[in-house]
Amino acid sequence: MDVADMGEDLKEVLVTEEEIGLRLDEMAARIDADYAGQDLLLVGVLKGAVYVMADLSRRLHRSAPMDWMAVSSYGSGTKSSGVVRILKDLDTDITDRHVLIVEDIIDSGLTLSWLVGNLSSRGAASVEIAALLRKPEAAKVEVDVKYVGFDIPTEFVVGYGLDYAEQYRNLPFIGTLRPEVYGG
Ligand SMILES: O=P(O)(O)OC[C@H]1O[C@H](OP(=O)(O)OP(=O)(O)O)[C@H](O)[C@@H]1O
Ligand code: HPA
Ligand SMILES: [Mg+2]
Repeated sequence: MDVADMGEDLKEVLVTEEEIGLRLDEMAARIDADYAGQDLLLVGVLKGAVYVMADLSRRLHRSAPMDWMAVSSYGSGTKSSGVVRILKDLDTDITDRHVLIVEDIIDSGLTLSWLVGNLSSRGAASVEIAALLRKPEAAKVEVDVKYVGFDIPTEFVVGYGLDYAEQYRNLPFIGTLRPEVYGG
């Protein structure tokens, strides 16, 4: 896809690159304070969380190992199937570890509610969530999120890791697509 096409497909920018950076500064400062003196393992959820993980983790004033899981509930569409599949599991044993799941978005909440249950059942000392975006009105299950970047409306968003059919992840901001793009 051409960069020009990417621009033409956009409806509006919801969160700018600068706003994301400032918010991540605040979230990182809180994480630093909350986990001071504790072991901390960051668990990123592929693929959407790669940008949040990279930009949040390098704002921490401590060393924090990271591991990754890949789960998929969306496939190539704009609706969660509700069925979460593990595509790649952790490399790390998380028994007695303080785990912070790093995510791009909580939409229906189905992915994270399943993931928190899955990781807790492995004997982690604690399991918390840091998510850049949350759609409060789209929640199908309540998820207890310790660190949230922005609450956004119930609209399909792309950019900063978020895709539509694998496109647009590399936009540096969060935007919405024109309905024609996904046949809406
Ligand atoms: O709250 P939910 O409704 O469950 O939606 C949130 C999840 O959906 C997206 O992942 P996706 O399955 O699209 O995989 P991806 O990160 O590889 O795009 C997103 O990255 C979250 O993991
Ligand atoms: O709004 C969204 N955009 C992209 N991927 C997603 N996965 C859940 N919600 C979204
Ligand atoms: Mg996706």
